[in-house]
Amino acid sequence: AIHVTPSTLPSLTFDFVIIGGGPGGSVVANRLTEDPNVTVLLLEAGGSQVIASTHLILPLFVVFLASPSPRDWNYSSIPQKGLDNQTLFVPRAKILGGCSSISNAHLSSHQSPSLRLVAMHVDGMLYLRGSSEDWDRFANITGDDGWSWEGMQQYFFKNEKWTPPVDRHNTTGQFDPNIHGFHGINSVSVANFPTPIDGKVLEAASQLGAPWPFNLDPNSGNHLGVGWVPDTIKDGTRSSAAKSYLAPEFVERKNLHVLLNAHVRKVVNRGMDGSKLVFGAVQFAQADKATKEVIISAGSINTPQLLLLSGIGPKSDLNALSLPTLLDLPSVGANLSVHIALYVSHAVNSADTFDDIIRNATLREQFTQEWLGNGHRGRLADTETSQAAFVRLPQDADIFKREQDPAAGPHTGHIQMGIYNGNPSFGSNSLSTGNFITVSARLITPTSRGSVKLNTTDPFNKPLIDLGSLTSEFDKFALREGVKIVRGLFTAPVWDGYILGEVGALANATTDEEIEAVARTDGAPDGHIVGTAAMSHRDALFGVVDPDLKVKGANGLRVVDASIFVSTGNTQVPTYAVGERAADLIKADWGLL
Ligand SMILES: Cc1cc2nc3c(=O)[nH]c(=O)nc-3n(C[C@H](O)[C@H](O)[C@H](O)COP(=O)(O)OP(=O)(O)OC[C@H]3O[C@@H](n4cnc5c(N)ncnc54)[C@H](O)[C@@H]3O)c2cc1C
Repeated sequence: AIHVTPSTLPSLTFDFVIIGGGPGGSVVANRLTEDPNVTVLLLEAGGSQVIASTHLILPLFVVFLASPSPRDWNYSSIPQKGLDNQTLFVPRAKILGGCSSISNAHLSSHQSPSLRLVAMHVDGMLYLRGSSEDWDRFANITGDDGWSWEGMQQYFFKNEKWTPPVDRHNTTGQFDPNIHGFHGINSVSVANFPTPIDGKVLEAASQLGAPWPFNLDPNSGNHLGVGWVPDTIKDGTRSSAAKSYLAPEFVERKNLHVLLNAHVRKVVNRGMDGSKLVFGAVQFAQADKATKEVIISAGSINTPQLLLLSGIGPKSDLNALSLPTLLDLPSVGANLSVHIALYVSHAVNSADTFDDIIRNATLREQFTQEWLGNGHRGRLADTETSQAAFVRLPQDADIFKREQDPAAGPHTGHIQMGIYNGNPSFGSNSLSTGNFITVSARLITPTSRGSVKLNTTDPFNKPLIDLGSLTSEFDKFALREGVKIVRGLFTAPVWDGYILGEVGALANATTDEEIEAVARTDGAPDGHIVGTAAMSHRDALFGVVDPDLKVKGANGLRVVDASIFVSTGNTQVPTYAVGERAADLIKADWGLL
């Protein structure tokens, strides 16, 4: 059941208490309660999207979501050294389903001189598992083969429910059915509505050859090349963790209780078991005891914040705030990694783009009515991008003479490109008239690192967030080369007569210095924040959780969310898959399998 006040809970004791209802926490809550004898309390600080706006379900309207609102934690970064000391808005959903309920947006209408609302256009709802080499490296680092590409296949399948696009077009050649799951929980489909650039992009790739081979399916483990990208969309609406893993058929289980508006302040231990500290309770409005385990799934910003508030983190930082150190784990809040993008936009000789829909409220309303009356079909049934490309920097790139390649292997891209039939209008690229095609150059192997630290000991105070973006030489080099690679796509003959010319802040940037200057002003870190409670080998001297996701030095406390990994790809699918494996690990530990 869903509760809005603790007074309706049947008990204050549950087998498992899960903190946070995003892709990590929702999966674990769902899977553990498959056994009717297991009781779970899921505590979510935000409300439920059922009462929220159509923006949360209409795929194209992702563009309006990542801005300050009551359904967001409304965080901002500290001044960013690599980005001309700008302070950036850092969207983090405070709503059931977590960031999968808002995932994605670009921002244009809320600019303020003191807080830059960056272009958070992160390919909303894109279903991407990452490269196989990424997962295999993860298995190597953690010493647990279960985290390898092969090991994780069963969990991708448990998560995914392949769904035909709402327009029921023939999808042959748009994905490889052999590698997708048809019986999972989260709905996934390819583009629901054709756009005039789909064919042109594929034609350009074929005219150019390398580095643009057609890739039938970027979810095969090898994501290099250009092709169709599926989205977590069901019948023309967003399929979030709230709408899938916490759908009515699951939350109505008698043993699953979801409490909304429950902001957890800290996790509480109940003594030692041998050399391990045993956790078994959380504090929010009142203390709820978990007899078996507490699972933190509060996301990459709030999970380290919660650990620190609970006395788990770098001793020196905790001492400085006069917090007692229960577990001295220097990696808590460190190692923050986030992708960063620049957007290359060209004016086009066509009126058939999404620009007018985004700019014109009357037109939006008209399309919304059509979408409502026409079985969720039409332009609003898709996000702004149906195709993408993954490309590597050239092997002989100058940077590799000085620095090691951060990609996990030769089949892992450095740059991800989202291809948009319009201009997502953000930053100084914001354009009020005209029609466009935009391609993002997103650096997905950044070596820059940031951090999350406590500002004060008050759990309701916002943490200090340093995204760290563009502070490494590699990142500056790779992002600027990414822009050049994107421009290369537009040298294909197919664009003749369609492309009118590059526009926006990058249009006049030709030298390396000029592109880097635009990167500093317009570079847009995205929502793929990871790594702040990193998983490491059991014997490692760094890291926050062991390969079974238990906090190092603790029993009864695990972290299951995007903070435990670093990935070269979109992060929602890896988080769902981590949640699926976590549920199996927990069940195995408690004899529930
Ligand atoms: C704007 C944006 C766009 C994105 N777009 C994409 C995309 O297109 N594709 C993709 O693959 N990934 C995308 N991502 C990333 C993806 O959504 C996240 O990686 C994923 O949601 C992470 O899931 P999570 O469970 O780790 O955390 P979250 O989704 O952040 O969920 C954490 C939940 O915990 C709750 N919580 C936090 N603290 C507390 C507390 N103290 N007490 C109780 N509850 C608490 C939060 O309210 C939230 O509901 C995007 C992220 C953002 C922010």
